[in-house]
Amino acid sequence: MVVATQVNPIRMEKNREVEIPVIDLSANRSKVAKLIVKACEEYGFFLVINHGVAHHIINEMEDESFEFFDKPLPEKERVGSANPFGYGSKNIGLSGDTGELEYLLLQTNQNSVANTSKFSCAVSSYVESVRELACEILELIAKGLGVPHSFFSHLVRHFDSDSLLRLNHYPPVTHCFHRGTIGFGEHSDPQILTLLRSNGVPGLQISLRNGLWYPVSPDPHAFCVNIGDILQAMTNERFVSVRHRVMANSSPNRSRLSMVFFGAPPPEAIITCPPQLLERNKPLYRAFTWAEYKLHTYAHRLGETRLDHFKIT
Ligand SMILES: C=C1C[C@]23C[C@@]1(O)CC[C@H]2[C@@]12CC[C@H](O)[C@@](C)(C(=O)O1)[C@H]2[C@@H]3C(=O)O
Ligand SMILES: O=C(O)CCC(=O)C(=O)O
Ligand SMILES: [Fe+2]
Repeated sequence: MVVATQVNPIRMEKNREVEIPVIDLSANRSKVAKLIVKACEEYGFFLVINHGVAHHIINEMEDESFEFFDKPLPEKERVGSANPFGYGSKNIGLSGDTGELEYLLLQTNQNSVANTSKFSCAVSSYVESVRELACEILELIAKGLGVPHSFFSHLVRHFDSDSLLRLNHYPPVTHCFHRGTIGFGEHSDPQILTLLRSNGVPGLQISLRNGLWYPVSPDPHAFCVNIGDILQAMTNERFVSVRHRVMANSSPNRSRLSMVFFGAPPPEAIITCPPQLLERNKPLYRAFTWAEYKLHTYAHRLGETRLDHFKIT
């Protein structure tokens, strides 16, 4: 006998004064699509649970990441220093930004099949599963917005998709720590959609339209989803890429680890808004390629509002 269980697809997570939507992806697709679109319009940020990424894939990626960051510095530096890909410590990007973290930034289309190390196997499985989740969310967004099913997702599924994986390690900052020390400075993500999974150590904060910062409670069973600049442009600002930051880790003895997938288009993809989203509104951005946007991004500081450069004035 099959017993139908009532699934409530949304609960609200109380974070100080703001309730961040937590969306259950196992619930009815049409309902979920509407809830996701609402969350994207109101916050540009939400959490997903029952996301279908296998626990063992997440756990293996987490174990391999800790194993990597536990290595002596010269060994970590052997992978190549972040330029922008590779291992980085304290320096973020190429324009002088700094933070209280070390990280590994990886291109997802460069993970050679020939490399069969435990680490690269964990990366391949993780990236494959999380890319699938990102595409499923983008297809739900397309459904909720009434645009063709694969309008956004085909860019991230594309063979030449420029998606990235970033592993961020925030060791406890105990000496000279004061409230307000930054782990990773304020910014929006340039890509289409970001999926972030962290261990149980807090630090992530989002900035909402009122300009205040709200902490996001860490939930190792959920993925944080945030809208990137490209989706802001492709929705003609119906969605806004959420600004976020990470406070330095003040826990006495636990590191924060975040594993962040940035779903991006192929370099030559042309970024425009679909006609269904324009109706009587004028397009706010000129058409541009992801390659153009990336070049502009990397020439600027972390906290800059890079999309302004592509606005039609
Ligand atoms: C200072 C910078 C680091 C960054 C490239 C940039 O010039 C501006 C955007 C930064 C950012 C933020 C989101 C991601 O973590 C990231 C990988 C990205 O695509 O844009 C980083 C870049 C980086 O660390 O290389
Ligand atoms: O580490 C985190 O929690 C967020 C990091 C982040 O925003 C990024 O890597 O772009
Ligand atoms: Fe980010």
